[in-house]
Amino acid sequence: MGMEEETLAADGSAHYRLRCGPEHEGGPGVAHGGWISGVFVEIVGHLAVQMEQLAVTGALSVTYRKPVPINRPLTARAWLAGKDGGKWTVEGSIHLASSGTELAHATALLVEREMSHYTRAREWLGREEAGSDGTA
Ligand SMILES: CCCCCCCC(=O)SCCNC(=O)CCNC(=O)[C@H](O)C(C)(C)COP(=O)(O)OP(=O)(O)OC[C@H]1O[C@@H](n2cnc3c(N)ncnc32)[C@H](O)[C@@H]1OP(=O)(O)O
Repeated sequence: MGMEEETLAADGSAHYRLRCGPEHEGGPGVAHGGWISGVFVEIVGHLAVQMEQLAVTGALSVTYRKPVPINRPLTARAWLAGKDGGKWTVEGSIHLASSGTELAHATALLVEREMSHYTRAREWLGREEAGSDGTA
């Protein structure tokens, strides 16, 4: 996703240096919105990994404030904004490194899971495909 460096702050937030390569260009000179959302999924998910908790993204809301330039130094950060049982609210932001201006912001809901999440997903897929007559 173009991450170049990751630093963990004492308050638990994660800070990144990154840049968007030309392969993720969505318009002349600017990043595709899917790349921006992908960066957020990565950094909010990684925050849970750093806290040694498996969690998956249940919802992600992205506000695209300014076009994100390709081939420019960017910074990003992710931080825990709240916790309600096994549900975490994690926020993230992407900034132009030179000015610090926020270009995009995200709020994500992470849901804690056990490793059995992936076994259940495979089992669910098996049932789903077994029930399909292939005409869908
Ligand atoms: C190493 C780098 C890190 C990279 C990290 C990458 C992370 C990812 O990409 S994850 C991939 C994308 N996400 C997924 O594939 C998840 C797919 N979805 C799922 O598996 C399920 O819908 C899942 C687990 C999110 C929720 O399943 P569900 O059966 O609802 O879980 P459940 O335990 O019943 O719900 C937990 C709580 O979350 C709430 N919740 C779940 N989804 C949502 C949602 N979208 N919005 C609001 N609330 C939600 C439920 O209402 C419930 O609330 P409460 O405890 O108050 O009743």
